[in-house]
Amino acid sequence: MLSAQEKLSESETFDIVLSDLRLPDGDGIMLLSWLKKEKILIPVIIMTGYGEIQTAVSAIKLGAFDFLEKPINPSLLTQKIKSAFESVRDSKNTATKSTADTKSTDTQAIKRFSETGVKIVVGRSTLSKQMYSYIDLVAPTQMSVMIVGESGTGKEHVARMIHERSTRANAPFVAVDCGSLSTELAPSELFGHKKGSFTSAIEDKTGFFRDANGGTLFLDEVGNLPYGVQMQMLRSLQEKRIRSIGTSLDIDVDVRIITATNENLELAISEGKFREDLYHRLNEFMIRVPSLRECVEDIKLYAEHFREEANIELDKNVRYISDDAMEMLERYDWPGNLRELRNVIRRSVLFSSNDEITLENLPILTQSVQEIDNNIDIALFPKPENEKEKIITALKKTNGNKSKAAILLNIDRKTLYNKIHLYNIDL
Ligand SMILES: Nc1ncnc2c1ncn2[C@@H]1O[C@H](COP(=O)(O)OP(=O)(O)OP(=O)(O)O)[C@@H](O)[C@H]1O
Repeated sequence: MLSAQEKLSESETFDIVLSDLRLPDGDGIMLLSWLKKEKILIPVIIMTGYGEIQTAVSAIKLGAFDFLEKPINPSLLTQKIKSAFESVRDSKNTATKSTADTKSTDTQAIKRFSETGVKIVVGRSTLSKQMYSYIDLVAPTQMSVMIVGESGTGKEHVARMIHERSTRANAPFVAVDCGSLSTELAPSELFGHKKGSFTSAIEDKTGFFRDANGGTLFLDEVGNLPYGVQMQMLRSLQEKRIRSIGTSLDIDVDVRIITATNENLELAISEGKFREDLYHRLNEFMIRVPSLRECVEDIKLYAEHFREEANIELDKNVRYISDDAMEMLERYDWPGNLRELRNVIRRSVLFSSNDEITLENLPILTQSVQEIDNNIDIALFPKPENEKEKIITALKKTNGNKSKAAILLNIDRKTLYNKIHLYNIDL
């Protein structure tokens, strides 16, 4: 029997290579290197066994189109072959478009700038490293990724990272909070509308799908996607076409979908709130973002990063976190994960009177809520009571400085803006 290399060297042409990772006379990685050396441009799908994730990462870096875990699911295989052919066709059509190189894996680097200019921390704990290896593995593919994890773990960051390390990095990343889509307006927000197609359609709207064309559409809190729009979403993803409201023409769109959720979508499916077919379409690859309490080794890294960030934002110069304060940070449970850690550090930077964060600056972690000095007990988290009054008090205490007021309230500045708007608070 001829080896794969021998077959591929013959004059016969092939449209696709499906290769096992382990071959009788070598492995899929050797085959990929050989194809690259010989400049044979055929899409390759590598089939891997359970737990061969690192090798699959190498395969993707060497230019494999995709990988598939064994046992092989025939419908998934058909779908991947179809995508491979479509991608060959697209690259022929846009021969001038650069096929961006996959960026190098560097899970050792402590910080790097994302393309949005925001500094991010790359955790070093075992679970974090595993998550980054999955990100590197899936980013260069066209797979739909579902990011799951508790609230505040950094799911949106992960979504941006996937986009930035994909071949779509130079195209738009459009983030949509599905919780803010109303049943009535969701179709128009997502797929656009033509001026005059309904009363409030005062001008043409492109919609998020077209805004993200060529790039990534990130659907945050996807469990909140109104049921009425789920079928339309599934059809658009399958057919790669959308139809704006008030038009009769389908438009081709090329978007990669990344979703995030902190709820159990299987439960939502069993309760009839989420379509199972859409769930499978969105969940071609799942990434779980670990909670902070599972990554205690990373807490120091994040705490120091948030301290530096707060110094810049609040014009302070807090240079250290004392050993006992750090110990307390590492012992705490962090139900609100990174978002809560960030808020706690920003508060302690604000309240610190010298250049060090000490245990006394961490009242929220060291005392019961009742014991906390009344002056600063206006945090909305974890007790979201009397919100409006607390917001007004915080704004008065900080002379209207919203950054500082948000810290007193223990919420994000964006959340504060939303609440000021919600309660119609005059500034
Ligand atoms: N790797 C990181 N480096 C630095 N800051 C981070 C990182 N990941 C997340 N953060 C910060 O933690 C906070 C929470 O992150 P993010 O909003 O991405 O979480 P989330 O899981 O999407 O939250 P939710 O479930 O509420 O939507 C944000 O302030 C973000 O800036």
